[in-house]
Amino acid sequence: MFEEDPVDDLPAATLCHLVDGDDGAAGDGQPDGDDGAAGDGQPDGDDGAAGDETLLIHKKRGVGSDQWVGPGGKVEPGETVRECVVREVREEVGIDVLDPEKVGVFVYRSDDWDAVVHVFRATEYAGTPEETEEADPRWFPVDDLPLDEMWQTDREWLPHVLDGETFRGRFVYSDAEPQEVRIETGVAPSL
Ligand SMILES: Nc1nc2c([nH]c(=O)n2[C@H]2C[C@H](O)[C@@H](COP(=O)(O)OP(=O)(O)OP(=O)(O)O)O2)c(=O)[nH]1
Repeated sequence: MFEEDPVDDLPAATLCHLVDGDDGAAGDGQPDGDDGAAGDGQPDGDDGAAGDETLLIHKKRGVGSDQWVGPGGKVEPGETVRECVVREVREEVGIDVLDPEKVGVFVYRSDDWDAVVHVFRATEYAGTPEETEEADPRWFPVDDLPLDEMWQTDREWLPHVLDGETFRGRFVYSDAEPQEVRIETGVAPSL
């Protein structure tokens, strides 16, 4: 999958996909149920009515700005990818993810930015997501994602990640359009 890429020389970055079920397992000990209003930082679960929800951010700046994405960012020198994803989620939405598990990895190449992106899934967190200078967080039902306002290739792999599957991918963009899209699911993410 990555034979053509000098992966050791590419910058590393992370993404976190937090899934909150309606079993009351996730969260910070606060009740999840609320008035159902979107965008209040609380998932709607645990009243039995809603299914799983996932936390996305409307990114205000940087790579992928103005789209809905998982929180994340570039790995800093001396940092592991796991440390990076925990730090980035804290910086971008003010919560601590407690159980990030690496479920995917992809090589991303474009006209102005190349990276190896490590994708994590988490179900446990502490705190309440809040808007920051970088991001506006919102919970979405996993079966009602804002696909039209997401990276085209995220639309292909994110449903697998939300389903608990693993994946590897390679995506080449030019002029913001995918030129090459390769995805393997059910494989160890490695790298
Ligand atoms: N959702 C999604 N995110 C991607 C793709 N490709 C890609 O590099 N990214 C993400 C991975 C990182 O989270 C992010 C890296 O850029 P960033 O600008 O957010 O980095 P940062 O938070 O460290 O920001 P900064 O301090 O450098 O401004 O871009 C992609 O195909 N889909």
